[in-house]
Amino acid sequence: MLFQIPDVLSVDELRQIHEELATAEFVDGKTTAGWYAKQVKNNQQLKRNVGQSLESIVKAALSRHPLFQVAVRPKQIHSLRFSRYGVGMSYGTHADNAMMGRYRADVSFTLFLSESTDYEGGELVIEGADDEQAYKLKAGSVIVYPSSTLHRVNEVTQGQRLVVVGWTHSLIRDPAQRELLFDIDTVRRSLFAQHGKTPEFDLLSKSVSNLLRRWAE
Ligand SMILES: O=C(O)CCC(=O)C(=O)O
Ligand SMILES: [Fe+2]
Repeated sequence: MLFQIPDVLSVDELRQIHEELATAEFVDGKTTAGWYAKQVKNNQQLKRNVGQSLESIVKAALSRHPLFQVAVRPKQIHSLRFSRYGVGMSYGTHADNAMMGRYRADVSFTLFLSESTDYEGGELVIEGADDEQAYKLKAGSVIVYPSSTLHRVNEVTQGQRLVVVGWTHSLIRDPAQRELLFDIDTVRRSLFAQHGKTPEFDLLSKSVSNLLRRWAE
């Protein structure tokens, strides 16, 4: 499942992140790339352990969002990287590593920190079997996509692209099961909003709980 959440960060949170990143030390992004991704990764990343408080802001913002909760079912949001692309930088086609330390990467996200008008190029391109889609979101908005896709970041030709990328280990490993749960839960919530706690709502709630009991790991 691929989806966007506009304005997942508040204006204040975005400002705080920009303030801290303005003076922070960035290092070559190749240090955290897998052996083949190193060949195509040309960007900079915030030095490890520097951005703990910024990471907390991002994790909390995603965690509190109902769509992220229901669509992703996060067990752990992990491996956040504040990444910077100056002119000439890009990240060529790759799939994300399946494991990052002890966590699985099921679902990837890119949270855009720069305004899209602040740079040229720098689109996140998600490649399908016979087509591809380019994304360049406004600052504070996030795109969430399966970690299993091939994707790339086009070269920045002007300005600077700041993003935070990260991964989620989902309680539900299988994307098809995750989607079934999402659909049923969405209908359940909509029924509740329209008619309150009806017997139909109770049955759907029971199904969501029982499917989670079968599938969650
Ligand atoms: O910067 C982005 O939008 C994506 C970066 C990426 O694909 C990665 O870090 O694995
Ligand atoms: Fe990636």
